[in-house]
Amino acid sequence: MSIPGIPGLGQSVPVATSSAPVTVATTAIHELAPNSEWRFEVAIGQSIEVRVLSGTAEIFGTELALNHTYTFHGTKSSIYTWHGTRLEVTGSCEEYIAEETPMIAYVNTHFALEKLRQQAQQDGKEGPRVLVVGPSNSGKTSLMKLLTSYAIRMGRQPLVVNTDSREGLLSIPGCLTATAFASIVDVEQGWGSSPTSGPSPVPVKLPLCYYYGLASPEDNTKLFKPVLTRLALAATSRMAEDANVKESGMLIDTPGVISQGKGGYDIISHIVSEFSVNTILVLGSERLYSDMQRKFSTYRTSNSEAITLVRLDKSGGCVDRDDAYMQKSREAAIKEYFFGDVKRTLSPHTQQVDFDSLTIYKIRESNNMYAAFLPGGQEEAEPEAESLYEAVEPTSQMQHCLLAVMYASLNDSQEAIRDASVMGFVYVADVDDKKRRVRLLSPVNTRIADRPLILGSWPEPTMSLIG
Ligand SMILES: Nc1ncnc2c1ncn2[C@@H]1O[C@H](COP(=O)(O)OP(=O)(O)OP(=O)(O)O)[C@@H](O)[C@H]1O
Repeated sequence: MSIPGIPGLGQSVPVATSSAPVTVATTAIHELAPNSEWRFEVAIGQSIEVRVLSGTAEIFGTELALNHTYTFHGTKSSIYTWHGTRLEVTGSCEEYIAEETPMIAYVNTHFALEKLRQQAQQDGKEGPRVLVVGPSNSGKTSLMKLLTSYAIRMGRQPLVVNTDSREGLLSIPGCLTATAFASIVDVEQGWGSSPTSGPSPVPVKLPLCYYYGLASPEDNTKLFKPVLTRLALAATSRMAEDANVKESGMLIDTPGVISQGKGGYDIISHIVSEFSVNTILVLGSERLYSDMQRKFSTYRTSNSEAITLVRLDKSGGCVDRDDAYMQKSREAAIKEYFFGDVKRTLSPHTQQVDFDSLTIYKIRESNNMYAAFLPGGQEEAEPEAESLYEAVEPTSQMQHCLLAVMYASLNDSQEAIRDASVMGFVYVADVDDKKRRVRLLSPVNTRIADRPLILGSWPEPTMSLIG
């Protein structure tokens, strides 16, 4: 089947405000003292070029090459130096230099994980399974990138797991993924590129990808949990296939919303048990740390291991990203999925398909949050076992939506379709109710009528991709 997996949609990191940034134009040279960080914001639609003239510099753990020109589009990021560096920056961005960073604690965390990996190597066991929790915008993903990059620099191949459907990791948002990282993180693209039909300067990574299709785990825990369980199964067998991945262990990113209290903690427990998590890194919240301590102090994994809890400070560089910006960033990711980026242009294909030849399942948005609003917090009576998806015909409301093409067959049960991995996505360009035909955009020319398609509410309908 030729739909490319999930083309590389390294999520560009959006802009937000920071303390008293200064706008830079044209070319500027920055001298950074050892252990300092140059933080910058490039507005969406703009770009800057950065060259390291001397010294050493890294972006979330990935070392930058000397004299190579890096281009950053619409992003918010930072360049850190351990030994001092000279940077040449061309273009317009907001920027400042910070001397206080939590890098020492972060790198110590990396070395502690490295010790566990060495131990795992000696004992022929699994390396650490590390969960990163913390409120939204506390720097979880940035810490994940840093720990991944440092592990790669030591020759490891960590399995990087994303349980946050709001933002994709080498995938369209809405997916939950696990990816073994053997080669460097592409700093210009966020996480890097993944399979497309075009060439890539940085080796492509192949994510294991499952579709949840809603923004928050709490939108439908009855769907989120089994999809997560399926992902954990796939991740565990990926570890078993390869000694290096097994020893390197897992790094698991989470949505900020599950760090906010009761319902979310239940999801944290689910992730901990499904992925046999034995290390939890808590970013930037005393309260969450103490709640996690209470919850997991006596907990033992399936191998009777205790959980190590580590509290880490949030970086002062973290910024809140507003909804409008995040939406633009998702739209850019979707556009890139079909059309590629400045480095690689892709040629998507449009096809007209009859209503009757499509099998579309719409995700039911379970109202399991509803019980919380019943008088006295009483539990809602357990509803009749409700199907996960509702079979639907195309309607004009589906215009500009994405449909996930599942690696399943049309007569599979709904559970089998839910547990199937994602083959790719198609975009609904147009629905003609009268002629009962749909115009679909797909990354390549392929027959999709013999696969079930899933319609979720996440990512939300996007802008028009074709005229
Ligand atoms: N040291 C830093 N300097 C500059 N920007 C940073 C720094 N650390 C993080 N950021 C930026 O702050 C924003 C939030 O960080 P990040 O995405 O890592 O947080 P998160 O906790 O994963 O967020 P979410 O909960 O929304 O997934 C991002 O745009 C990121 O690039």
